[in-house]
Amino acid sequence: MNRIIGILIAGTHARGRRIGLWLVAFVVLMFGATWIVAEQVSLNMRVETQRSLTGYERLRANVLSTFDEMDRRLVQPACSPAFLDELRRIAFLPDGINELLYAPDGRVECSVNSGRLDAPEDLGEPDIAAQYPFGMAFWVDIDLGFLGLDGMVGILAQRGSLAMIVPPQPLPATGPRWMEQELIFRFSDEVWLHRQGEAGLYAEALSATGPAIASVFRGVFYETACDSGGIHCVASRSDLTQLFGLGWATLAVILLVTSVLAAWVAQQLHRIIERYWSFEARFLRRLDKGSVVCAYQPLLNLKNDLATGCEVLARWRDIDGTIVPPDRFLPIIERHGLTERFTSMVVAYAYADLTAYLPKGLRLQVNFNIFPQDLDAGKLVPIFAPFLTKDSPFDVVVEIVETAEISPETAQVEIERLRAAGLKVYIDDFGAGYSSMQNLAALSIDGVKLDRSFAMAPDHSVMSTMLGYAIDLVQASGRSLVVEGVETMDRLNALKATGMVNFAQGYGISRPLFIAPFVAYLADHGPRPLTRPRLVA
Ligand SMILES: Nc1nc2c(ncn2[C@@H]2O[C@@H]3COP(=O)(O)O[C@H]4[C@@H](O)[C@H](n5cnc6c(=O)[nH]c(N)nc65)O[C@@H]4COP(=O)(O)O[C@H]3[C@H]2O)c(=O)[nH]1
Repeated sequence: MNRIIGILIAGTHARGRRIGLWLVAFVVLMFGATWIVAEQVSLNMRVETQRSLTGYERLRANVLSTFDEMDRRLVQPACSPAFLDELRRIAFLPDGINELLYAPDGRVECSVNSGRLDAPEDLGEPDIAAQYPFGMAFWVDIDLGFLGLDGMVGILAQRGSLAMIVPPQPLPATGPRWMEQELIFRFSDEVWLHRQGEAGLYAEALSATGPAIASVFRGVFYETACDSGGIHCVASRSDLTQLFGLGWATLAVILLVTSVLAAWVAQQLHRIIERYWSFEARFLRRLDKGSVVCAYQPLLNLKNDLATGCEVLARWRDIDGTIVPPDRFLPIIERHGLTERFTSMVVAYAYADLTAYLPKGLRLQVNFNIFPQDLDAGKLVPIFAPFLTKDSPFDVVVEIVETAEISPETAQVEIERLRAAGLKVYIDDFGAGYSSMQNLAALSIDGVKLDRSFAMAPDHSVMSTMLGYAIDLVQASGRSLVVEGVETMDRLNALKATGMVNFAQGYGISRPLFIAPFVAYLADHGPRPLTRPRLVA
């Protein structure tokens, strides 16, 4: 899952993502187009198959109307000359049926063309017994020799005592060339007789069930239909090669249109994904869901060489578990006016961490960064309240950065109110940005943190030379001094040698650590926790 999310959010995978989306869109659209085409082919086949049956519907109607006519007109005694005369008149009707018989209980006694038979012809059991809705029984392919039609076979239909020879009805010769067909004469669901066309196709079609789209994967389309009597049925088959051969130009157009459409859909999807999975969207979506975590960078007290404090540095855990540094998300927080809420989260997280992990009896200075726009004791004091209780083992320092938007007068008022509430205030990144010597003197701050560019500067560079002057300057102001960005032991020793720096912070001492390694660090480099309660005077 993380892998998939990683692909979705990584900027480096944009090209692969586009291709993947195009493929998905292409397959889905192709599937949709195939589905529509398959339904269309099926529909056409259904229509054509039904069309093939129209002759049989007509035939059935003729047979039934002839039976009705016989029932109505035959009044003379059976097989009498007058009866045969009546029969002949009916045979002359223009319905194509002209061999009419009298055949009670399947025994033919007379017919239009043969007159009264010398002896009744017993036809035996019918192939299809008389059934609803037409009440007709059928003898299929019986030898018509007894009617003087030697060597001929035919279908005999019987209703009541009357019967007729059903004229053969071939499949239309002009069926579509992309379809093969079989005509069957159906006795029951399981038994039928091949009459014409591709033998075995009807059975094949019955076994091929499923939706039209399944036919595409099978490569063959089938369709069956029966006349309304369920006696004549036609099965049709068409395979993909036949269809493609017929419509290759259409296929090419479908492929082209689908490719272009897929590119457009992929583009839209990509936009949506980019919007939804953009860093900013992910960050805002997950901000409240425990995704903000804290790292603690030890502050080394140069007076006793012990780590007696830390700076709390916010981190954000991305959806794939990646830990993101603050320079990526702080601008988002500021842009969306979430500064106060974010500081609250960081403070609450750090308080829970530190109280849960720190050994009892250990006193710790905890430095927090605040946003300059939140420099308002009315907002900040409630946020830091958990750290400010009477028996709290923490000394909280808020580090503020000077900005053009805050006047020294406003800053001074707020700093005093923060200090009155028990917070210490340091100016952060002194020597960079808007910090000024005037403010150093005017503001009633507790300390100053030198911008890390001083300590990180290479030996003998202008900045490293200025480090000494900056230390002198802060020393002269009487403020506590923190030098951050200390990356080497030489620099650390040099700072110690000045005797003017209170705290040092930097990768040379320790990188920012999560709580468990931080507590382990303190166990090695921090003060011993007090084991006995302090006596209070
Ligand atoms: N190259 C180098 N870097 C060192 C060294 N020692 C410390 N650093 C880095 O310098 C930054 C020190 O914090 P900062 O100046 O307050 O600068 C912080 C601070 O201004 C801001 N920030 C971090 N957490 C918070 C927060 O919870 N609230 C607010 N408002 N700002 C925060 O983000 C800035 C960057 O924080 P990080 O990326 O954690 O970067 C940290 C730390 O990892 C070193 O020896 N070499």
